[in-house]
Amino acid sequence: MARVTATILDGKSTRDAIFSDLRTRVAALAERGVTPGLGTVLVGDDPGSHAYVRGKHRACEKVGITSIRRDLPADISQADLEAVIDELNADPACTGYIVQLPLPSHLDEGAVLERIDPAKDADGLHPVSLGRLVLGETGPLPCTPRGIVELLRRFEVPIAGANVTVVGRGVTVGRPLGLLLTRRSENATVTLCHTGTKDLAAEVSRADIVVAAAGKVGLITPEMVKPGAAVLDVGITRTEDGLAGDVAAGVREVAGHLAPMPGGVGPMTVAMLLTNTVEAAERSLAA
Ligand SMILES: Nc1nc2c(c(=O)[nH]1)N[C@@H](CN(C=O)c1ccc(C(=O)N[C@@H](CCC(=O)O)C(=O)O)cc1)CN2
Repeated sequence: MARVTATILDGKSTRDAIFSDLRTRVAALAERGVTPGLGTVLVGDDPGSHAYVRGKHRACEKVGITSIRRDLPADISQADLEAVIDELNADPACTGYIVQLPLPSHLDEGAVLERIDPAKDADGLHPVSLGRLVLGETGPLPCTPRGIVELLRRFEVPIAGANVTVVGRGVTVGRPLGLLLTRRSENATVTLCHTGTKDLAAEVSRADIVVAAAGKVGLITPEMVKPGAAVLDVGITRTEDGLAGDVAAGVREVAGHLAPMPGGVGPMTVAMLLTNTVEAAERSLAA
């Protein structure tokens, strides 16, 4: 008998469809004299961070967004980095920007994020943006959580009423995803697991949707997953054998839907960054 495998939540084709829509919106903005400009601030030589930033600039080119790049040395001081942030805050060509994370450990990440002008926060990670998310107000949403919700919606995976187990409480994925999924518009019930969770397998096994964002290779095994559940792999670990996700290979045979790594949630992160950038420009016109 043929084995049944999960429907793939294809982030690449979904990203391409979103880019196509954004191209039209950017052209409409241009007709009204507005050109969105996305800036990136990259500190140090981490090859992964460099690759992500390159990907963001390539994406801007595809969609027609102007991009601005600030690559800075790994040993930059907090004061010099904050001076670059102040420059971007003042630059009218830069309508939104991001600081690529993680920053080298000698830098105060929280202070850097807080210094970004909230009106230019393309990543939705400024405390004001996160506060708006808590309050249910309009504003930029963190890109990976927004990409996860968008991917589920486009593949018609039911979210309302679903039990969602999120594994990982990081500030870019797990925590804001919990807030996003519990808004009235999503209406999911969320369990947020972390290193203090007593019985991870039990929390995963009762979930209709599992989001693995712990950065631990193969953490989610087939035995843990409820047959037919949607599983989204957000973990990326660089190993000697290449990139590895948090979800073990055999999960594909148990899950109903799978967002694999690579090719699932990652491409959606960039699509949502550009969406945030275009939406901010549209909001500025409306205002
Ligand atoms: N300021 C931010 N920093 C970081 C974020 C973020 O949203 N804002 N998220 C991640 C990195 N990231 C974007 O910045 C990102 C991660 C992964 C992907 C991606 O497309 N991954 C590929 C596979 C990985 C690869 O090929 O190297 C995939 O899943 O198919 C894009 C963006 C941390 N930092």
